Amino acid sequence: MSTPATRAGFVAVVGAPNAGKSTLVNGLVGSKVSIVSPKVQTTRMRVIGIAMADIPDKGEGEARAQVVLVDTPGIFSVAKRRLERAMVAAAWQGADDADVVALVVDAERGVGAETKAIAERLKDSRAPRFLVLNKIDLVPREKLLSLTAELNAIVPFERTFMVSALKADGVGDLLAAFALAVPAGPFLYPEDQAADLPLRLLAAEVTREQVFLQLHQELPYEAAVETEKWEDRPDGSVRVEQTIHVQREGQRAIFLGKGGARIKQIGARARHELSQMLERQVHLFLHVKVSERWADDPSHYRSIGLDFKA
Ligand SMILES: Nc1nc2c(ncn2[C@@H]2O[C@H](COP(=O)(O)OP(=O)(O)OP(=O)(O)O)[C@@H](O)[C@H]2O)c(=O)[nH]1
Repeated sequence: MSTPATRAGFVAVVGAPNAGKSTLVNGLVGSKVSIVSPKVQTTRMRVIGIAMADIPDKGEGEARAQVVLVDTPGIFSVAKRRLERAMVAAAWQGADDADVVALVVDAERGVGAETKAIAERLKDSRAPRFLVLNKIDLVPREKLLSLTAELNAIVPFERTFMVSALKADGVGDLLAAFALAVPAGPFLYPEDQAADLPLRLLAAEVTREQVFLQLHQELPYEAAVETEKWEDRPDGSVRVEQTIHVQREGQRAIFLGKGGARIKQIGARARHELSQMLERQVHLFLHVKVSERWADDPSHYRSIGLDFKA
């Protein structure tokens, strides 16, 4: 028996805010990876989902594919600081370097200014373009056909998929198509990490959201959250250690609050949120560290999920 062949590659998931990208990524991966929220533009950092798929292969047994999904929030942000500029650039670079670019469109909303702008930008992308019309549970079929024509008139798409990410309708077919579209080759991430990495990023994102909710008047964009340790315990719980990197001692004091009250509250809410998402007990430990140049050092971007290619 021959060893099963493997395929692996990157799929950049782009689309206007609220198109359903996070819901789709979660559906493809089969677990809750990124934060799904009705709020516009909740995710500031890149969230990676890794979907594994089996491909029936004629004659030679099965092939397995690792589809690394790159969510690209930040395409629309106004970038002033270096880290923010890096994020916008990384978002577009994700689209340009990927093996496939999937444009997700909210079929109910149709082609808004943002979707149009992205489609225009995709003219320059060398990667094959897939059009994913999402939320088909909300619209009649004729509308889907005219929408397909409208978008293909802006930029031609190699394939069009009609899905409901929410109802998991058509998501399996889309994953199978991604699996065949990524090149033959070894997996990009070890399978054990494939499971862990998005969770580490998720955990960092949950804490960052709490920081944002509780300190947004004061300094959220100055801080970055990094999950440094992720340890699955035999009793089913998980121990998570995170560092909140701030730039100045004064900011550290704000984070800590009187007698550490603030950081405790951030930690308690993040732990609660994370426990609910993971459906398991979470022990969360937060450290606040002054890392003055942290945000300017690109070698750190990878650890918060910005740089997905080694
Ligand atoms: N009816 C319906 N609603 C959907 C579908 N997919 C996503 N939604 C909803 O659309 C809203 C936005 O979905 P998200 O997955 O957060 O969208 P997003 O593109 O990741 O949004 P940003 O993070 O803001 O860029 C949520 O309320 C989802 O529940 C779908 O197939 N059908």
